Amino acid sequence: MQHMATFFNEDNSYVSEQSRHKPGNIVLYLDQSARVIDYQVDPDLPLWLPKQLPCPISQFLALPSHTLLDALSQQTHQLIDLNLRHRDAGRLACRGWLEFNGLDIRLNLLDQTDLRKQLAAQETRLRWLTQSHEVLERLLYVQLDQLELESERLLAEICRCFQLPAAAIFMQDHLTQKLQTLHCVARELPTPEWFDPKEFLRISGQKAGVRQSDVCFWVEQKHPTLPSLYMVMSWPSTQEWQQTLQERGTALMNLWLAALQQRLHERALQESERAARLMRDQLELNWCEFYPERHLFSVTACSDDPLSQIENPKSISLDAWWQWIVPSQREGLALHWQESLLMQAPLKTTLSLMIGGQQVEYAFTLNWLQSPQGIRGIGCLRNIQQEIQVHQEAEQVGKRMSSLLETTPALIYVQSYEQGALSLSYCNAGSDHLLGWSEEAFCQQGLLALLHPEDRDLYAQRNQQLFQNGQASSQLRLRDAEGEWHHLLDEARLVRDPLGVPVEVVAIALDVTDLQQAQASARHYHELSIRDPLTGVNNPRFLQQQLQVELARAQRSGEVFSLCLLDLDKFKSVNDTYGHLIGDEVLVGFARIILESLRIQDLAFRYGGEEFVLLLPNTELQDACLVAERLRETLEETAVSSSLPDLRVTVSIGVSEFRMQDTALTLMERADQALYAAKESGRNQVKFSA
Ligand SMILES: Nc1nc2c(ncn2[C@@H]2O[C@H](COP(=O)(O)OP(=O)(O)OP(=O)(O)O)[C@@H](O)[C@H]2O)c(=O)[nH]1
Repeated sequence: MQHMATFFNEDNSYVSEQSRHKPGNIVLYLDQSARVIDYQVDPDLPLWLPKQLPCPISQFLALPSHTLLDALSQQTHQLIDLNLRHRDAGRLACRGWLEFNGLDIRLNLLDQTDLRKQLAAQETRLRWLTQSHEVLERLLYVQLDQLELESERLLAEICRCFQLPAAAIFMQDHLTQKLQTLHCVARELPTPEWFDPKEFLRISGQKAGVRQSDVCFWVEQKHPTLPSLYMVMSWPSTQEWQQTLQERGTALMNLWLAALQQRLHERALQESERAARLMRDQLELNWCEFYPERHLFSVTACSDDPLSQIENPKSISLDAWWQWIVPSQREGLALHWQESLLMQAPLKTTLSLMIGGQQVEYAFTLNWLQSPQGIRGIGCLRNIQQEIQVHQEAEQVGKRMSSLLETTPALIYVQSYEQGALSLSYCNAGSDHLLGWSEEAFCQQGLLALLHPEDRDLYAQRNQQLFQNGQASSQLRLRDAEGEWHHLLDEARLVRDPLGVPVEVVAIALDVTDLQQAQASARHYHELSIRDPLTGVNNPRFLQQQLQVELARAQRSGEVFSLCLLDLDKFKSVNDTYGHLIGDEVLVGFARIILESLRIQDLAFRYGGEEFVLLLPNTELQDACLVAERLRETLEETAVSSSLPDLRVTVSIGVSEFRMQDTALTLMERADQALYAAKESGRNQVKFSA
């Protein structure tokens, strides 16, 4: 019998003659009646073999094969799947090639029983995976944000339940497309920062006995906001895996859900605790709870409060809490406390606590609540340390201010501004010191009633200025309790509220009556010292002063000025004819004419007897002569004595103009020379010194 030299490998490729005896190979030789006339079989295969040959092919088969019968009758080469009889009533799943060569028929087969089993297992596994995928996907979608919290426990549980070597959850970054390990639980496996699925399987395979062909389970989660999430689980293929999954899968999912819910609950609690802390901190409040039955007092302090320094403030005994209170307050507080607890009435008090060696003040309130756990006090410890300090400082400032207000020699008053009108609302003792009015009497009467009638306009101006500029200075006269007028120097400020609306006027007034009088008498004495008592024009002493001033100014600025020397003509005869009194009247009348005819900057002096001097600043000789001439003419035509209206007098005038090298004397001398010339020339005329 000739044996053909072609055999198959398990992937149906031909193999060489030499390798035909490889494990699992079966070769059956048939005749035209489909009887097996010979065979070659791997001795390790548990194949049923006939005792006598030839025997019908049907005896080799565990199940009838129509394909084989058709192929034999039609004599067609083809690939055939057959179930051969197992030695122990089972069957061997074989795949092989049917070949016809003349009268020889050969069937080359390969036992694929294990491979088939594997394929079937894979199919079932994949079916389950599809279902699990859906379950997990739903679960992951709902709880995606919570996944991280529980994933480690979940993965550990997955590994335990399914006896897996490794399980991991990954997230895919949309930008880099890389997978980032969220969590990886695997026996002794490193957790790579970035995950390469193949690498993961390779490593996990090495470390935990997973083969590349093992099932790898992916759950891809497309979340609208988060990056894609993957879950990969791998496990060795075992006979029991499906059963294990079915039994434990649901329980596992429930477990995970429950864990997540628990976690959610805890997180909600944490969140509310955080929110409460935030609120406490913002309100700067410390909360406390008191459990009388458990003899417990707990404090939850805001972050900045000294109370937060106390270690473990959540669980202190009432006795420990009591030690914080300064000893002097304990007895009183204990009484209050008991009473409040008995009556279940709120307790409100201030407390001084010793914290870190320092005394800190608190406003303390405690309210009582009935709860299923018994009665409970809920309270608040508000730190009032700063408030007390501010209060104390304000009190001190207040004391200082009021003592200042009482002792100051000034009148300080406040006018409220309401409905467009100012009314006195406060004054200090200055009303009494300065004006003899009691504070009440002063405020009742008001400023306007006490104001000097002539100062009403000034007061209106002061108010106008106040509302325009926010401040005003004025000098007003106010009537005192005895009817005397006092000059008050008044400095007022307008006070506006934060919106800019005027609220009140605060003013301080000093009595300057004495100063006024002193100024008036000083003015009077000054007048006396520079005036000629008869005529009212300036005296010779003032002439000497002013001449020096003018000379200095002219020499400094180069600006000229002129001087006129006036002498009444034949005044002696006036005296002699009408008497000295008429002579005086003439002098007074002449002085009046001079004053009326001069400019504001010109100065007139009585130089002696019937002689007068005019000092004309910024006036050249020519203009000075015109002034003198006009004066001369006016005098000639004007009655100078009221007693003798027809009496006329004349005047001779000498004029000189400033020269750079002049002294008072030289200037006067030149004017005198000119006057002399005027007299000499017949009087009643003006002459100047060239
Ligand atoms: N009534 C009065 N006469 C005075 C005053 N001071 C001086 N006299 C007089 O004025 C006169 C000046 O006269 P005289 O100096 O001689 O010059 P006159 O008579 O004016 O003649 P001429 O200057 O040359 O025009 C004297 O009789 C003085 O007594 C005064 O204050 N009052």
